[in-house]
Amino acid sequence: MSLFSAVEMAPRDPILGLNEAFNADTRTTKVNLGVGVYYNEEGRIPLLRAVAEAEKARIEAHAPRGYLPIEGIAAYDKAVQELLFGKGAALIEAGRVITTQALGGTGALKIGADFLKRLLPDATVAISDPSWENHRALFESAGFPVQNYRYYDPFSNGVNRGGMLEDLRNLPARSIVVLHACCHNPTGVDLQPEDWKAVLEVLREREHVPFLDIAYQGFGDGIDQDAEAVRLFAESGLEFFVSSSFSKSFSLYGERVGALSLVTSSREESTRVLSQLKRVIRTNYSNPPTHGATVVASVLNSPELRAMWEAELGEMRDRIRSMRLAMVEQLATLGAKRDFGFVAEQRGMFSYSGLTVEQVERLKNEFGIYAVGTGRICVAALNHGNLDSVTRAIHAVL
Ligand SMILES: Cc1ncc(COP(=O)(O)O)c(C=O)c1O
Repeated sequence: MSLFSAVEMAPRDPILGLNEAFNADTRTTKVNLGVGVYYNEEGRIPLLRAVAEAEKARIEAHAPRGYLPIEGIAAYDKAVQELLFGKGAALIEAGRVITTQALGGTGALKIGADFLKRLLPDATVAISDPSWENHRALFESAGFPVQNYRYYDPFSNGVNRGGMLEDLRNLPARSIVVLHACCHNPTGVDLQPEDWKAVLEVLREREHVPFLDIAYQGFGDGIDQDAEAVRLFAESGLEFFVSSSFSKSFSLYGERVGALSLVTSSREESTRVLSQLKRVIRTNYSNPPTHGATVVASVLNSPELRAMWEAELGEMRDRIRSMRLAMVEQLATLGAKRDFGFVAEQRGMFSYSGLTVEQVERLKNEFGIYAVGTGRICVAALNHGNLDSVTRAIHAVL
């Protein structure tokens, strides 16, 4: 018997599988609204000017791509902390934050999950219902049981605040609670500051461990505004985890640039925690790659490049917002009933359309429009060239 004869076919990744089907589709009118990627008005993944400038400078300086410390580049870590917590934040000054470069936001979640498994081997992990598909898979593969807490309310197209708080209260004490800090994926529906305060109270009461995931900072209302939840947590005095990503905000998907930040109780605790995190990293991939993080650090630490990046990020945010508004308006003009999930208030790259699996299937088969089976639509893939055909197709299947 061959070693692999009993290996079963793994289920297709819902999003990567969709991409394969999209690529194989020969219709010229096809549109991919499935993948979570920002496309510009020309339908291309942009190369940000700030990134191009930083890469050029790096090549001209013949900067080596040699060996670096396991946890990454100090200038990068500092820049990440300032984006998350604000420049000069008290907990940065107090040495309560440690940041390690990670392989994208996914890598940050994975290092965090592996470290948590050593700290709290018997804990339960709770994720929002619904959530980014990989949250469940990541924490399960780190060995945790994963539950959902109520989050999205399809009737109000908002957050089920009461249900969420009740579910968080009912989790076993010291559970790990994964929270989308902004631009919730897939719904585009976020908590308001007063909701975050109520959530914080429950987390404190139940001694849960918050794990904030922020993969779209800057795509909601702005860089600082989108970090509001992270900063509320920072003020609360709690210990918590943050995974962050530059894949979208720097359009650097392939470079895998992200970070894991941990807030501890003291500088002394931070030193011990960092030493353990380095072990987790060392036994996974030894050291992180250097190019993408160096580029990000150069941009964030140069006033000119930073201003350029902020302007470009603002343009991406505004473009998505205007496409979402245009879609909402066009659907209303077509006479679509307002009992589905596109609303102007959604933030970030996604809308939770409320389309059923059958409707999503029809969109694909009849119109060559690809969306995730759950109804998640990537609004950032819309442009003036495809908006009309997409809204007409959605209206047709509704
Ligand atoms: C909520 C959320 N967290 C994390 C990630 C992972 O980001 P990265 O592509 O940097 O691994 C994503 C990407 O889709 C996401 O949507």
